[in-house]
Amino acid sequence: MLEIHDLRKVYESPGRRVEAIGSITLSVGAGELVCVVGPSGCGKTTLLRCVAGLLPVSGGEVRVDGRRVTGPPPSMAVVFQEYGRSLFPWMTVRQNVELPLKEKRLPADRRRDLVAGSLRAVGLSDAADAHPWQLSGGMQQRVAIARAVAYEPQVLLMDEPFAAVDAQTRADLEDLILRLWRSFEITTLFVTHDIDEAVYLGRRVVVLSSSPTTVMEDLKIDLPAERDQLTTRSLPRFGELRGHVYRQIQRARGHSEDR
Ligand SMILES: Nc1ncnc2c1ncn2[C@@H]1O[C@H](COP(=O)(O)OP(=O)(O)OP(=O)(O)O)[C@@H](O)[C@H]1O
Repeated sequence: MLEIHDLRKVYESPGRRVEAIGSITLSVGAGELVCVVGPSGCGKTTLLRCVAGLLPVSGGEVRVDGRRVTGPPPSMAVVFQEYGRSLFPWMTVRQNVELPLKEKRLPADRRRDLVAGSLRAVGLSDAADAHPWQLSGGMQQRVAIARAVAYEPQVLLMDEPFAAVDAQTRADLEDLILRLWRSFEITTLFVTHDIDEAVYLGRRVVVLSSSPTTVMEDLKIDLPAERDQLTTRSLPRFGELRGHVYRQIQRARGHSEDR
């Protein structure tokens, strides 16, 4: 569904050249949930923005369902970390969720069904007429997730979506993502700096090196498919996988410090 082939990205401005992404090749199959982790500043956000067609690539290509990405593809939805900036404060929750569906030119009754279904799925039916600023941070991020799900994307991109919420809300949102992912079978690429979160959510975890970034490892997460915050995180295998990814990231950081 999503193919990233030899993707390269260099930021160039007068007097400054940053080779953010050396070369990344990776693919995500239909209905798969893949997490991407890497040391700070390794280019995770850059990768996601290139994949979303929000940044021009310097080389290589991204394909969604075989079609080359040259700008934001209509089949993709993105959830960013800064939910505060991604929702329109003057619109209600319902209007925020509905907006991209209007841009997709869906008929009114279909829009109504999708908005109601996605707000129900994230447990926010009662907040449909509230404005984002009347909601907690976790609820606002659920609105952003509902908006992405209502859009029925072929590919969902998430850029550290839970970095700004407290630990308990974060655990709830992680489980929400797993539930939605199971019921809607959306192909998902999830970027996080949190190793535990990556191992808990991902069916695969892709570990990136430091800039100029490449894929250090593409690790299959062989934990039971049914995941639960308490049971899964207490499995010895969870600890082994987390330790392995942690060591890989330390190794990546060590390399960059040697340079
Ligand atoms: N607009 C830009 N212009 C120039 N350089 C940039 C720009 N955006 C990012 N960079 C550089 O590209 C590299 C990768 O940045 P990016 O934000 O993608 O990393 P990240 O892995 O998402 O970081 P973090 O984990 O800290 O969120 C960094 O060296 C950064 O300074």
